[in-house]
Amino acid sequence: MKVVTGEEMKAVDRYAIEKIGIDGRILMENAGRVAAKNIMKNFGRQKVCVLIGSGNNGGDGFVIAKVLQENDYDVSVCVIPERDEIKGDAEYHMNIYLNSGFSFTQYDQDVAESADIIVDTMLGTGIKGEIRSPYKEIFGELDKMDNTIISVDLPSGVPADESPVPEHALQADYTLIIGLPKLSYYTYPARKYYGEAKVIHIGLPKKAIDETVQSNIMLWSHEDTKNHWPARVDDSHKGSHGKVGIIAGSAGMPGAAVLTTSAAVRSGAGLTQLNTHGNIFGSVVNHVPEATLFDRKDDLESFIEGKDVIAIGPGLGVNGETSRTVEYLVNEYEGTLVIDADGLTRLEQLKMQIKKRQAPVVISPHPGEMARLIDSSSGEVNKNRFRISREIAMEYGMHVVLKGPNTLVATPEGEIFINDTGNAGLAKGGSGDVLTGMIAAFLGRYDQPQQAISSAVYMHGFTADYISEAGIGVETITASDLIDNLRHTFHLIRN
Ligand SMILES: NC(=O)C1=CN([C@@H]2O[C@H](COP(=O)(O)OP(=O)(O)OC[C@H]3O[C@@H](n4cnc5c(N)ncnc54)[C@H](O)[C@@H]3O)[C@@H](O)[C@H]2O)[C@@H](O)CC1
Ligand SMILES: [K+]
Repeated sequence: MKVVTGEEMKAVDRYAIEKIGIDGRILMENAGRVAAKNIMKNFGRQKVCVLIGSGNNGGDGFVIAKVLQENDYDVSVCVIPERDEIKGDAEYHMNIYLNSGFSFTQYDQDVAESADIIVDTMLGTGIKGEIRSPYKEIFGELDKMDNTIISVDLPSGVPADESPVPEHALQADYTLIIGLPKLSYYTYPARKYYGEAKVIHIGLPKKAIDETVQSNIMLWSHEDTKNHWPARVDDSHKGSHGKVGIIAGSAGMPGAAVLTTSAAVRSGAGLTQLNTHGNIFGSVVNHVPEATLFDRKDDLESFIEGKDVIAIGPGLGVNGETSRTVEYLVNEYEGTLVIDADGLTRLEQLKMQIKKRQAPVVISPHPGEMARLIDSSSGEVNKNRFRISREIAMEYGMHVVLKGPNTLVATPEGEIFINDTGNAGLAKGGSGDVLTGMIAAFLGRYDQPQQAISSAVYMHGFTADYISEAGIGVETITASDLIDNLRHTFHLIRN
């Protein structure tokens, strides 16, 4: 599913109206009707107050209020602007609302406060700049009330794109996003304003979306993961599922090697070989007897031979040897290369060589590692995640997995696939190592790198969600729990 900015959403609407010939007023009727149905279905018969702004978001509000009242709901409608400021499609639906025998008043704090549910149709994708009066004061009043706030399309004041949230924005409990998910839903802190969110479909023609949305930002969904899941045929042998090499761990950091390797083994890699410090062979064998071992001091040339995928980085330490090994792999190894953690330092000097490589390169930085790569701060990276991950992916000609809530997978062609699984249980040491092992194994099993990477990222988060839904607190989820539960989540996806 494509993810859009406000401008892109407007272009879709315009195409649907001008080129396909669907009247905008019908789209608004659909939006309001579907939103009202959702409210009736999920919130039961409670007292509702619909707050209406001057734009088309407010137009949706008139339709919602009409449908709820036709279904005998107790509804009050408060309009924020003067009546003659309501124009176009919104005015059309205001007139239908009035002609149907329903009424509204100007905004009144007491009326809003007396409702169980506030339906927020004040501001949508059309906002510009800081929020002006009287909206900002109204948001302040609503914030102090304890009724449930359901925003339509966007929590009022929150932009649809990646730009910063204005000082005043409404904190919603639920948001019914119209048509297509908006970029800000996958951007922090904007995401927090949405509360629980859901996309509602209003009959936008697929053609209008395909013809207008050029940015290629998409959500990688459960269905995408399921539909691209590779079959494991009965007559396959261990070589059919990818020969994976992992270069990880050091005398002081054996855990990283164990986690990355076990994750690869559990993710279905045909053969997994770990290249690590000889001193930690014992602990690796105890935890992952399935992997074969390669002593770091031996010749790297024999390690790379025959491998479909090599992942390097977790627990190596930032040192000359790590950098030299990464450089060697970029230049000499002809298979798919995954670079994570300590392997990511000084990557900039290898830009031209990475660009020249035939086989894919994947990097999986967290915001701090990305900041180091582009000489910036994690704060800046977080504010511009979409732009930065795309730029780096295209500049180096590689796949970038920018980790964090809603991990992004950017491709060398400039597409971005957003992940929407996972929880705070993943914000812990070790979970990145597990992801690296999973990505490496998935790359060995899929033909198409983006599908492999996005599916690995999806399953990593989905497994954390699965554990937490089983009643285990996110604080206690460990990286090893993720690996142990892959057997269950793989089973769920496959069936
Ligand atoms: N045909 C369409 O275009 C459809 C539009 N829909 C709805 O229309 C919305 C977009 O409509 P609009 O483009 O009219 O935008 P809005 O409904 O967001 O309203 C924009 C208006 O808000 C005011 N405003 C803007 N910035 C402000 C600020 N910083 N402080 C205070 N007031 C400000 C201005 O008066 C501006 O005219 C969508 O979010 C969606 O809810 C849906 O009904 C589907 C169909
Ligand atoms: K809104």
